[in-house]
Amino acid sequence: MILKKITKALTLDVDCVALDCEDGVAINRKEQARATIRGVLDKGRPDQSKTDLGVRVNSIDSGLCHSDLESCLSGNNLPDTILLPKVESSEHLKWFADEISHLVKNDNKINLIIFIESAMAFVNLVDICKSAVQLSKRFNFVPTTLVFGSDDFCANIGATRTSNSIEILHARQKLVLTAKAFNLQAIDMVYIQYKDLDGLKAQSEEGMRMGYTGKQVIHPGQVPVVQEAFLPTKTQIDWAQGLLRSFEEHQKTGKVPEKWLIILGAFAYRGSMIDMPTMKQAQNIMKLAKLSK
Ligand SMILES: CC(C)(COP(=O)(O)OP(=O)(O)OC[C@H]1O[C@@H](n2cnc3c(N)ncnc32)[C@H](O)[C@@H]1OP(=O)(O)O)[C@@H](O)C(=O)NCCC(=O)NCCSC(=O)C[C@](C)(O)C(=O)O
Ligand SMILES: [Mg+2]
Repeated sequence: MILKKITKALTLDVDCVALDCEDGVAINRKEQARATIRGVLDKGRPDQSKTDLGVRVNSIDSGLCHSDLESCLSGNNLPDTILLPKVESSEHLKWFADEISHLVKNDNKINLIIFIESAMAFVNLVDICKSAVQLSKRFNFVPTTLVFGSDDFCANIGATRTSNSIEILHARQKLVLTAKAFNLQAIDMVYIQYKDLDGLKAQSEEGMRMGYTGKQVIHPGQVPVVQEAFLPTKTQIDWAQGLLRSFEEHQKTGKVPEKWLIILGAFAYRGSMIDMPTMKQAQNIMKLAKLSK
C-alpha cells in the first residue's frame, strides 16, 4: 500500500485501517512497505481519530512474518492490531504468541485479527479459536476477530467464483458460526468488483443477515455502502423500539399491553409471534443503532 493511499485511508470514517505487508504488496517491495508502515506508526494517529490502526503482516509460513512483526512492533507507537493472514493451525497461534512475548513489553496489549482462508484452516477452526483464547490469557494479545479470506479460500480449494457465491456458502456460514461461539467478531469477504456498488450492497446485506459483524473494503467508494448495509434501517429501529417499550410497560404494570395476546409465554406484536429470542433480536438492533451514533 503506497503512502498516498495510506494517507487517504487515515482520513476515512472506518473502524479499522489495515496497513498491508501481505498480498497487496509485491514481493520486491516488502522492505519498502515495512519502512513506510513504520513511518506512519511513528507519526502517530491523526488527532481525534478513533480508527483502529492495524498492520497485516505476511503469513507465518512465508518466512517474512518475523521481520514484519519486528518492524511494526518496534518503536514507541505500536499498532492497535495485528492482522495475521493464512492461519491454519493452533501451532501458528503458538508461534505468534512466542513472537509477541519477545516483542511486546510491559502491559501493552495488541489486538489480533485472524484470517481464515484455506481448507485446512476451516478443518482446524475450533482448535484455532480455542488456542487463541487460551494463549491470550498468558501473552500480550487479545483475539478479537475472524476474517473470511474468500479469495485465497477459493484458490486453495479450486473453486470457481459464481454470481450467487454458492461455492463459499458452507465456509462463510461456518466462519460466522464459530466466531460467535468464541465471542469473536466475524468480518465478511472482500467484494473485488469495486466499481459495482449494487453488487456490493447485495453481498453486504447478505453478510449482515448471516450474522457478520462487518466487511472488508478495498476502495474508499465501498465504505458508505458497506456501513449502511450493516446498520439497522429506520423500519427495524422503529420495530425494535416499539417492541421494547411495550415490553417494559408490560413488565412495570403486569398488564397485557394493548394488541398483545399472551399465548404460553409468547405474545403477538404487529402481526408476529414474539418471545424471548425475538426480544433479544430487538435488543441487538438497538445496540447496533446506538453504536452508530
Ligand atoms: C483496486 C485498486 C487498485 C484501485 O485503485 P485506483 O487507484 O485505480 O482507484 P481509483 O478509483 O482511481 O481511486 C480513487 C481514489 O481513492 C484512492 N484509493 C483507492 N484505493 C484505496 C485504498 N484501498 N485505500 C485508500 N485510498 C484508496 C486512490 O488513491 C484515489 O485517491 P485520490 O482521489 O486522492 O487520487 C485500489 O483500490 C487498491 O489498491 N485497493 C486495495 C487492494 C488491496 O489492499 N488488496 C489486498 C486486500 S484484499 C485481500 O487480500 C484478499 C483476502 C481478504 O486476503 C482474501 O480474500 O484472500
Ligand atoms: Mg488472502
